[in-house]
Amino acid sequence: MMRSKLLSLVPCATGPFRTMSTTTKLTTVEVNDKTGIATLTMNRPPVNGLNLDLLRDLRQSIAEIEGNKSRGLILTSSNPTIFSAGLDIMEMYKPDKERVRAFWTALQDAWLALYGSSVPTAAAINGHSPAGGCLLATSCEYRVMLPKFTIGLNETKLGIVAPMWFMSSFLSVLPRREAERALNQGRMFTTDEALQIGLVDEAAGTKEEALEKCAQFIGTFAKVNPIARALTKQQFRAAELEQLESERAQDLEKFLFFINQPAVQKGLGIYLESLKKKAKN
Ligand SMILES: CC/C=C\C/C=C\CCCC/C=C/C(=O)SCCNC(=O)CCNC(=O)[C@H](O)C(C)(C)COP(=O)(O)OP(=O)(O)OC[C@H]1O[C@@H](n2cnc3c(N)ncnc32)[C@H](O)[C@@H]1OP(=O)(O)O
Repeated sequence: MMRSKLLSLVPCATGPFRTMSTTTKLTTVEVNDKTGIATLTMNRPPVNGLNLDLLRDLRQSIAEIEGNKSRGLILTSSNPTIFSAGLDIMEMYKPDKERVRAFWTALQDAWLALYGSSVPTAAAINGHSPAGGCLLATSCEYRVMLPKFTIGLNETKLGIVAPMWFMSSFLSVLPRREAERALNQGRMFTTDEALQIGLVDEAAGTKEEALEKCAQFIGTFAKVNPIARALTKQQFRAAELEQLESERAQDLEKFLFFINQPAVQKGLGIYLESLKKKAKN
């Protein structure tokens, strides 16, 4: 994919300064040359639905951030009210055989890249973050969320099942008892509830403040040996990463089998209809 490089002046909490910015249609990477921190912004209107292209783009941007020696990665959204609406249901509803395989593989790749990233990661959750959106946020090491939005793994409410590795990200943030209950209920947490339970680490009043708090978190590693930090993180996350690496073919087949069940297709169709009806009103 062609990626246009440009230098831009952007305002930020500590004043305007130069950032190196790489833009594709679906994500933007901006590296602050003072802090060395990269901000990875999802930009797929209307709701940052995670389709094949956005997932591939995300993975490519994560690789780019690791390759350019950034000091950390902040994941956020260009949409002022939605971090990500999760997986694009259109990829799973009446799917094309080859595309849906590529889609799930791209999701596995994006998760492995983000959860296993060698750089410190934080999510500035500047909008709603259901299901796959919550997966992205909980794959990061730190979360700052804006008020009056919701976050959670709501899969059971859609009649689908979050795979083990979705649960792994959730479990790396929440105690097992809380995670199990929330997943079984398909519970969406408000910002206040998420803060109280520990699903997010901090609340912020504005996106700028959220980005600043994420940068402060990444700054806590300034005096830590980066190789020791990266290896320690990888040791913590190795079991979950290896599990998906070793079972990704079976995971794909399981997904395809599940998603092609008539009852699942019917449920997704009804859910899509309800979303579209709501959007019209
Ligand atoms: C054993 C197990 C083995 C294998 C696994 C098996 C199964 C697979 C599991 C897969 C796990 C799934 C993870 C997911 O992420 S599923 C997606 C879940 N997402 C949601 O439920 C969110 C739905 N959306 C919303 O709640 C709202 O849209 C949102 C995000 C709060 C924003 O609200 P609002 O600003 O009011 O915007 P609208 O609702 O009006 O939406 C605008 C527009 O976008 C369409 N849309 C919204 N979300 C999605 C989506 N996720 N996918 C596709 N399209 C979406 C919506 O229909 C509107 O479209 P329109 O054309 O009418 O403009």
